[in-house]
Amino acid sequence: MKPLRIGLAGLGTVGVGVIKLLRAHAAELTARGGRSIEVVAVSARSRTRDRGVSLDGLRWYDDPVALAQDAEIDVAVELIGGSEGSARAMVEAALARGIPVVTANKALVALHGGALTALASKHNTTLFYEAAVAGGIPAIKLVREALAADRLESVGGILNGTCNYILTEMRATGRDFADVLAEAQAKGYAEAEPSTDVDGWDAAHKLAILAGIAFRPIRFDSLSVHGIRDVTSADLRFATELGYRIKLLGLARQQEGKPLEAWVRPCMVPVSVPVASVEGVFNAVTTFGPFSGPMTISGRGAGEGPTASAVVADLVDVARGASLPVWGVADVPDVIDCAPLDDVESAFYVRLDVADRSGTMAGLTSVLRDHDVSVHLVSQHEAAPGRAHVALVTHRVTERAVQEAVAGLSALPTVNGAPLVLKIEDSLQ
Ligand SMILES: NC(=O)C1=CN([C@@H]2O[C@H](COP(=O)(O)OP(=O)(O)OC[C@H]3O[C@@H](n4cnc5c(N)ncnc54)[C@H](OP(=O)(O)O)[C@@H]3O)[C@@H](O)[C@H]2O)C=CC1
Ligand SMILES: N[C@@H](CCO)C(=O)O
Repeated sequence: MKPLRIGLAGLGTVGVGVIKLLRAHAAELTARGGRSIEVVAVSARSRTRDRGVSLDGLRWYDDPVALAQDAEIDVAVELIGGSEGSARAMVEAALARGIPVVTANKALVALHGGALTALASKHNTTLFYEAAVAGGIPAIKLVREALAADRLESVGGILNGTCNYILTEMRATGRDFADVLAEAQAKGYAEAEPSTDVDGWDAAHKLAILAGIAFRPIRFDSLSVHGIRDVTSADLRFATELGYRIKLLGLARQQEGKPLEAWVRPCMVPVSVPVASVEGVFNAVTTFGPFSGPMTISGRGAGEGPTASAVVADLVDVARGASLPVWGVADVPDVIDCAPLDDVESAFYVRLDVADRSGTMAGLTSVLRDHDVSVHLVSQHEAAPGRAHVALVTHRVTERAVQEAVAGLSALPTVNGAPLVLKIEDSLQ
């Protein structure tokens, strides 16, 4: 068999990892793919940067679109990043000429996956993106192939390692968000501009991709997205006391006859469920289907090695000649909106900073009574002289009811600052 010739755009963390892995495991990959897999052409911004791997003998392109049009490549690998610009133009150029594309670009697939898949289908080729969700964890293969027989009711999990690391450190050390974020930035676990991670957008990209495979493509803007900036060390202490862990979860759920619900938000999860014990930079993907039951896989969601492993696994599929349509042989369904969450019922955790004097609790409970929000548990700790943190766990209520009650609580003169509301996600197994 002729070698599978790769045009590789992006020679950063993942791109260099792919070159190293292809060289380190060349013999096994040839055996598994049935042909050798060789990088023949590359593109990046700087031609002179030392990347720690030899680029001798590889054709160089300043323009990734020109790389995608190189007649001597069989597959284009896009490891540039970003939902627009060069990355998108390169992927479109490769698919339009009918060659497969492998990408790790979650922003691109989350925002344009439906259109790119349709383009691939039109030109009788395939877009592969295993590395775009949870790095080294085979999340896409799990949902698209291993669970292809089931009609999943939920899919999601811990989809951002930076947030999981920060929450894990906050719990272990009692330090606050800003302090742990600064340390994570110094260690290189968090970006200098952390918003994509800590405000939930990276997890939302991954969730949109998973939901698209498990259910059907969703309009990214219809996702409800909240990050972890408002979670304090006091919340992590309350969680431990009440038998929970706080995790940034991204979850999509569609039960029989109900609309698709999908969100990213910090949640309280019971300590007994598998995702509760996934700590540090690790990610976890959890599914539930009526036939397959509950399933959770965890591992490294980022980094040179794990992400390169997922990219190269896609290249082995290409070498084997796999085409892997997601929704059917040809037609890509239209994008749908996720349902509003107002009527979704759950138990909630509400944490307030209050004046620690008589009558405060009576004021809180009268507001909850007026909004028909029933309390399941209450806990209180001194926050500062004359001030207390109060944690309430509600019985199941709608999102609308709890948000309206919390607006009423915020207006009380005894309540300082904004209360924090966390969903108690007790449906995972
Ligand atoms: N890092 C990780 O752990 C993970 C990354 N991903 C995804 O993988 C992709 C790559 O990430 P990562 O390797 O970390 O990114 P890096 O920032 O490390 O590397 C990006 C590369 O793209 C090149 N590049 C940027 N703009 C252009 C352009 N216009 N034309 C040609 N090349 C360009 C850069 O060139 P130069 O080096 O010359 O500046 C660089 O080599 C992203 O989509 C990311 O979301 C997914 C999972 C995990
Ligand atoms: N920034 C991501 C890794 C890339 O997907 C994370 O923290 O998980």
